[in-house]
Amino acid sequence: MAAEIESIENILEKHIPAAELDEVARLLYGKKLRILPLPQKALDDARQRNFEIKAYGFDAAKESTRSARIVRVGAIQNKIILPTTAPVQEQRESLEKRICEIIEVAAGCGVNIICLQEAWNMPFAFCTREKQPWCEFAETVESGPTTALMKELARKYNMVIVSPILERDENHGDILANTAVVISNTGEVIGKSRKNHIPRVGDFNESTYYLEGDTGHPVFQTQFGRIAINICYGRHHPPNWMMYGVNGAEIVFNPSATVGALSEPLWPIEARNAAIANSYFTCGINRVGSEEFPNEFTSADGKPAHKDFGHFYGSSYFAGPDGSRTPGLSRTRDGLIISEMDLNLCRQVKDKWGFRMTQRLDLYAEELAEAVKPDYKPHIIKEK
Ligand SMILES: NC(=O)NCCC(=O)O
Repeated sequence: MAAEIESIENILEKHIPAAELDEVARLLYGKKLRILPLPQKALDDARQRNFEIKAYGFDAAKESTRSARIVRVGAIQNKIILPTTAPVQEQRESLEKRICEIIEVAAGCGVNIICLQEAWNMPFAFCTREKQPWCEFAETVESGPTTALMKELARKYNMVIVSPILERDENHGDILANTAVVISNTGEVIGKSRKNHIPRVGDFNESTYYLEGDTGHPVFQTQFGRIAINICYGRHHPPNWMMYGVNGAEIVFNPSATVGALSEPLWPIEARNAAIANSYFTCGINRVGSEEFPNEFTSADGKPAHKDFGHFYGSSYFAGPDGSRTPGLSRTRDGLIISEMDLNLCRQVKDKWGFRMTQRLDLYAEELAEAVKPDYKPHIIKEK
């Protein structure tokens, strides 16, 4: 098999003449973002711990009546560490150890809010449709071991942590959910947001494990800004993104697990488009590596059964409300991407483009209320 491409940016830098590279980058990525200088210790630690680190600044115009609202936001993408046949607890602990060492570096870079990838403390085993041992990775939001650890880190580093896990809801019949836990920088759980749209595509057989989320589109008011979480497959649904904006989000994370053959052409577009359409910042986060499972499964496409999912292509990135975006992290390596952003940019872009003013929620609400009725007929006007 051919080696995976490291990143599209590396290829552009290698092949586009220097004189044209800036203009190509502007056309592809929008306004040039500031490269954020990071402490030498953070760079050294990242090298020693074998992960990539990149940091950018999204600036806003200076205002005379509001002070700038500068916040540093981070996202982590990572591989699993142990084989999927290792005991559940050992797999989880190995990932916790890895994430602790990356979060420590993020703290050294002054990160205020960090988000991890979807179901970060386990392999993405939902392709197998087998219940054991994967259901054993599930834990309660308030008192599970992962939340306990994240609370400790949040308090220690004065950092808001978004921790997407497989949730076990003991208060509602032990059901499972795909859930992001939002932990305040004080170390307390602020709340949770469940995945609204559950995929039934290719190897993503998640409906075997959990149902569509019932938490709606919550926005969490943190000390550093208003954040929301649109988990993975929800990024294909523009109204899902829209509702976080309606509820006042300033930064929406999209913690994901997705593979190249399925979704890579969509990846750079969706979170970026959502940032533009909703006048907020977005951050797409995808895991890296490939994960092999003990038993074969099929993709229900007539092709032979197989034991692995394919390549999770990483490429985590941030996008701003003005359409600018950062380069992506590597397609193959663990990484930490940091953005310093002035949240005032959200309102400045709303004032400039007026997307929130000109959107027709009333019209959509009225028409959608009709469209969901069983006797609805699509509004098609036929040629006479
Ligand atoms: N994790 C997840 O929802 N993956 C579905 C595939 C995709 O949305 O790219």
